[in-house]
Amino acid sequence: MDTVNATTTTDTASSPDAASIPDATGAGSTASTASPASTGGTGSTASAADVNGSTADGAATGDATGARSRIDELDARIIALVQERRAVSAGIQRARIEAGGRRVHLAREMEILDRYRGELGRPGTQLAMTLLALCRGAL
Ligand SMILES: O=C(O)C(=O)C[C@]1(C(=O)O)C=C[C@@H](O)C=C1
Repeated sequence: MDTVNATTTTDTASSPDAASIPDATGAGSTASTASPASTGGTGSTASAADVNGSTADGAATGDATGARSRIDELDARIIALVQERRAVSAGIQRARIEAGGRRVHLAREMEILDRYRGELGRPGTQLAMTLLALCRGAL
């Protein structure tokens, strides 16, 4: 119960825990939607007991099982959306190349990076770069 300590100041990006995850949107981010109690917008009932429901070796206890099933469902949808995005992107790229243009449209990519950063903070930029690499290949 005391493992979630609001005074935790360690800023290690490599080992996010329940206390550090809301701050992961970047330095000075004012992301106001990160309240743990409000993140289950589609009916999720994840509670402190859920997110802390693991043993020292990382095995889930009963309380976390439902929330993890929900995460698995969300991940499956995210993956499907990435695949759909890649197919749409491929169509745009193909048309541009057939019209004599280039595969990459840098100005458009800047818009996408800005959007992800605006919504998700600095890690959003990394996510957008990964998405673009998946959709148009490495630069
Ligand atoms: O929007 C475009 O023009 C695209 O080609 C799509 C897309 C993307 O996946 O978002 C892919 C490559 C471009 O460099 C920019 C954006």
